[in-house]
Amino acid sequence: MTTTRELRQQAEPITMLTAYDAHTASVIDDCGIDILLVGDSMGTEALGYDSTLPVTVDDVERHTAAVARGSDDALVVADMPFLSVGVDEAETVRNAGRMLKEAGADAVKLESGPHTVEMTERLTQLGIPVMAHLGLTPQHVNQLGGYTRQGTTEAAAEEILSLARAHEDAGAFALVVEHVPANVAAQVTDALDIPTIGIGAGGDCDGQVLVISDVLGLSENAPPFAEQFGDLRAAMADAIEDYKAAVEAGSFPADEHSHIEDGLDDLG
Ligand SMILES: Nc1nc(=O)c2c([nH]1)NC[C@@H]1CN(c3ccc(C(=O)N[C@@H](CCC(=O)O)C(=O)O)cc3)CN21
Ligand SMILES: CC(C)C(=O)C(=O)O
Ligand SMILES: [Mg+2]
Repeated sequence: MTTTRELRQQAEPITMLTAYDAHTASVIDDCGIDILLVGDSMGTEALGYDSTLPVTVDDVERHTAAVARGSDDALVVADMPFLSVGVDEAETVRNAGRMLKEAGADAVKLESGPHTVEMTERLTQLGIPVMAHLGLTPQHVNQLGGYTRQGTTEAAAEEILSLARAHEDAGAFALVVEHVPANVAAQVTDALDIPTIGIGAGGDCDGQVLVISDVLGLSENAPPFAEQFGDLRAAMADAIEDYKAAVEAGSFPADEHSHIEDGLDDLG
């Protein structure tokens, strides 16, 4: 298994993708992706909500356990959902601890801010590795007024840089930087020893992350910074239409899918 320490020493960019279920985790893991993030993006991508806000600790725990069971090598990171951390220290530790103790995660990710510096230090001291997350933090959508680019003024960019340093000092092992100008992400990357993992943050981070349904071409509303590397929606529709047509035409099930038991032809 990849460890959080090995990540820092890797020469090639770090690769990270989200996964919410065991089959997908197993395919991603077999492809040699370094980190599986059980994102709270499961809210929109697996659970049918309009945002990530309704996702619960139980949801993330259950999906993290599925991803951990489905993968062998990748580091599994559980994304702590809205209001599950930062409200109260004991509750934060309990919620984050469940991901490692019950679900088999290797680390947790917290959407970071001034309120998560102490919490990051506490969790790290207790043996729970923390991935920080700055820039666009979608759990703040109600204050941001949309999923807009962050760090676009000097003051905002300085704030991200200073919070990045504070989370590194607090013990975070990596930092996700989301939807910020590439030159801001590059300076954050230069300023830190821990790896940065960008999403919509340009090519100068130490690694990249995307949401798996965007990569596969399964989502209906991928963000502008995502690249659709496949067309899984079309591939799924082809298979499903073929199945429907075969059932309607009577060609499925065929003899090879059926079994006749001798002596059972005169029931009733
Ligand atoms: N499928 C998926 N992919 C993601 O990358 C993702 C999620 N879901 N859910 C959680 C967050 C939300 N993210 C998003 C979602 C939308 C935009 C987006 O469309 N931004 C536009 C419009 C901003 C606005 O005015 O509201 C932009 O130009 O920045 C960006 C990031 C990234 N994360
Ligand atoms: C986009 C990534 C970083 C995330 O937080 C998620 O998928 O929930
Ligand atoms: Mg998330």
